[in-house]
Amino acid sequence: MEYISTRGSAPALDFEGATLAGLASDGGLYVPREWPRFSADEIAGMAGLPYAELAAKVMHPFVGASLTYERLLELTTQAYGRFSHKAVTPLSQFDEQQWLLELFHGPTLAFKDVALQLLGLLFEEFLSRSDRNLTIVGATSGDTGSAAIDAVAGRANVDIYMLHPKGRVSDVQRRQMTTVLAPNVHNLALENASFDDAQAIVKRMFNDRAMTDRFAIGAVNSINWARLMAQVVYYFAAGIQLGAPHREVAFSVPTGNFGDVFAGHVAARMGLPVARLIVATNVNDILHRALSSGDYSQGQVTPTAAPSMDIQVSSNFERLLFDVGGRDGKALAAQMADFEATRAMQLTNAQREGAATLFQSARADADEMRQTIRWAWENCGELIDPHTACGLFAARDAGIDPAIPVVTLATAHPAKFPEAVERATGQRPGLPTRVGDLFDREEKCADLPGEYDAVAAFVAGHATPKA
Ligand SMILES: Cc1ncc(COP(=O)(O)O)c(C=O)c1O
Ligand SMILES: N[C@@H](CCOP(=O)(O)O)C(=O)O
Repeated sequence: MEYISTRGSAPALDFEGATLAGLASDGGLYVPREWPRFSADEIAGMAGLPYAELAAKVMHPFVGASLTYERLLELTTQAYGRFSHKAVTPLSQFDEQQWLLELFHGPTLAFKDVALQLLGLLFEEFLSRSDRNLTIVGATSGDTGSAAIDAVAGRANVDIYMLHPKGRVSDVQRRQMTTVLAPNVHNLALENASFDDAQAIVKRMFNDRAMTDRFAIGAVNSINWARLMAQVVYYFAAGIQLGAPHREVAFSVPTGNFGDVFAGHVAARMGLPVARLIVATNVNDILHRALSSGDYSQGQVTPTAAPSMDIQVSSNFERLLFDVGGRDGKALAAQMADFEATRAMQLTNAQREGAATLFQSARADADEMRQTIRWAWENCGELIDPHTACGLFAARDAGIDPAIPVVTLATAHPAKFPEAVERATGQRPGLPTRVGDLFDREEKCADLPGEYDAVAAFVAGHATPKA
């Protein structure tokens, strides 16, 4: 399988190359040159497989010659062996139509573990082939950071520099990052910055020759194709359990950087019968505005009870615009350059119409999130986190044919956001016992101004030059 850039001028790479590169050298994102497709019989044949085996089957067409099927299966078995639920991503039922896909049974209690546990192993595998090293630079609004750190802490040949907006992640999220004291882990808290600022710094570093000539910069954010590839699997897992390929299924996805819901789009491209993908945002609603009116313009970030989705520049939306807008890299490069200059963009008719065939969107404000958390507790006895609440709010209001099951992706464990959950329900969710001592652990983190030069100087002063 070959990977091409959404901006049309970076060299095409194989899976190993795209995984290690992260962002394409023209500033675009790697996507497969074409979508592999499973027949209905092949999808039916996946029913009942253990998660690790399903994962290897769904992902192997993307991996191609970079790993044999047998080796990929060894890696998925190792990655998903660390999850606390046998099903890895179990489904639970709210009512006749509404389902919850629990994606928080990994080591750091959010959906990010599903991809990052595997990505850590892929890095190790590929780097060991030629004794190279990798300097990972990532941005987090709270969950990617801890999942990536857990996946690479203590591993040979990898250093990680994780940027988060100071004071804008929950205490649990911060401590899950800063209490990992392995020498290859560096947490950087950016002062007066949003996640968008942190993400912009990361992307700039990939295009800074002074840095890329000295260091092999790698990505753990969902700009890295391998992240999304691993997230495609749970759409198949849920869809098949609910009757695919013989029955359509809709998904409601709490959305920020558009990675998770783009993985649903990929599942549909691969043949899973996806009726609708519901993009659920909080009041940081650039994606809701883009999908409902074509207006993709960056607003101010408003801090919310769902901080991981406090995002106003949504990296993976570029992948959708590329895929539904005619796959014209040169035209998209010009459109993105214009957005980067003006912070505003109008979707073309082709992009709007292409997206509308599968996507719809909704936004939840603070009251709607709170009421949905309360509804889930009072009616179903489930404590859900504020991100999941955005998804469930949108799912219940989506107007999907009652014969079609609607699956809300539960993206984080409620104990990551105990105050918000307690305010809504009176119940304070406790941390699972394996992370129960989080508040007794020592923290290590450097505070930096939220500026590119300060971050680049820190990385340059600590990272190992390319081998
Ligand atoms: C808990 C949680 N839910 C939802 C999201 C949104 O996912 P995505 O950025 O893939 O749209 C994130 C992070 O972005 C998250 O951490
Ligand atoms: N919500 C994310 C933001 C980064 O998104 P990513 O999926 O691109 O890594 C986080 O928790 O950090």
